[in-house]
Amino acid sequence: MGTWIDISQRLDDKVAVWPGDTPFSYKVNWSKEESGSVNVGQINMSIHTGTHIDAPFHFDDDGKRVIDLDLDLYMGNARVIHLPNKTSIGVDELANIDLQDVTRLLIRTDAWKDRSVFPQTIPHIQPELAAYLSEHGVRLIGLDLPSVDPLDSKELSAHHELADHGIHILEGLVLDGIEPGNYELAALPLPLVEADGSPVRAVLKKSP
Ligand SMILES: N[C@@H](CC(=O)c1ccccc1NC=O)C(=O)O
Repeated sequence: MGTWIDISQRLDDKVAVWPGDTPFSYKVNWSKEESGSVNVGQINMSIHTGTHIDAPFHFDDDGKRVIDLDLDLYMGNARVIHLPNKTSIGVDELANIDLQDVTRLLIRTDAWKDRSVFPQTIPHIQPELAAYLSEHGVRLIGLDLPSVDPLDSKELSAHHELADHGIHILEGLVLDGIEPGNYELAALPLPLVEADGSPVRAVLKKSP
């Protein structure tokens, strides 16, 4: 039996946050001393901190919220591919990769080196890749980066094109040292009814 590999960022006050967004905090809000029985914690964080999924409502006021998302997207077979040293990722970068039977595609770029600092630039997904991926049956794209678009993008063309082609987004993975190949993935969002995304605990297990 293979073991599950944690591909999630740790959540503590060292985790990098989108510039200007809510810092991560955890505190014991009601201590054992006060309550007489238990420590009761409270977290305060942006949904877009650490390893998380984006719901379409993040970039589309009429888009689906987390509770509306199909859980099958976030559990099942996944392919990890390694594309280091790219400025962007499009059809050309994937030309040599066989995507047959790939529903969940995780791209290891290695571009976010120090995860305690928010990156200055990242390789972005070319919006044209969305149609290509959907033709091959991909329904989920995951990256070791905080966004699929350039960090200064306001149009978020890749987010929109992916959503328009039924492809969902998983961001902020930790894929350091993960060999390309076939895995089982679990990265379930919380049952947040109104939210634009959710933190996830993402794990991989090598497929036989
Ligand atoms: N769209 C980006 C996130 C994003 O744009 C963002 C996330 C948190 C706080 C601010 C953000 N964007 C613009 O100010 C993404 O989820 O890939």
